[in-house]
Amino acid sequence: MSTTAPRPAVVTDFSLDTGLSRTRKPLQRRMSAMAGMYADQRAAERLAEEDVLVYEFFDMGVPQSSGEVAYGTSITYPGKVGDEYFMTKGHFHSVLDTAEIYYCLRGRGLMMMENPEGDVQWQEFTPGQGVYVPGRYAHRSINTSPDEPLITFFAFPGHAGHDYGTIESKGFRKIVVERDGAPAVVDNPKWAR
Ligand SMILES: O=P(O)(O)OC[C@H]1OC(O)[C@H](O)[C@@H](O)[C@@H]1O
Ligand SMILES: [Fe+2]
Repeated sequence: MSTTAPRPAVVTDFSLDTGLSRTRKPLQRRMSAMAGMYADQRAAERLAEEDVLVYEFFDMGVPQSSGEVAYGTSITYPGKVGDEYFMTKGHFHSVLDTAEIYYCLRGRGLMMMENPEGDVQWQEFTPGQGVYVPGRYAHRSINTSPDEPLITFFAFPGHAGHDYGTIESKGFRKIVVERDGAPAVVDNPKWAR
């Protein structure tokens, strides 16, 4: 992929208000594609019937090689499944030891992280705040605002890849739910060892 031929710089636009682009189309994930990931299965199935949009994000088509940087915005919409906040599926990177940086542009939420050894961490997202997800940590964005989208800008090594298998079958160890009107991190009742 390495070449000495001139390469054009790429210019993109992402709205600070919506996270969307005027020139590119995002990928969308609806409840029907992830209903099984929420603790309250029946509430998830009801929302899946309406096929509610949970989040969108950009794949800018950057070559999947180690010298490249994959990037884009990710927009997680406000909402709850039962008392569990809307979230992304979450994933490990296929090349496990690759990191990712997220910078919060709008909204409020959490980045949930855990490594295969079971270390769990979470960090708050608030506009202007960046979260560096270390290599080996699965990561999931969670929107804890009642009414605003959570918009982040992310960047990770082009060759990192996505590994959903472990998260789809086991889930994260912790989930984020509303308790007495505020977000609380609790054990995932569905987490399987
Ligand atoms: O891949 P998901 O867990 O569904 O999340 C959706 C997307 O969110 C991000 O912001 C990541 O950087 C993307 O690489 C990811 O694909
Ligand atoms: Fe990632």
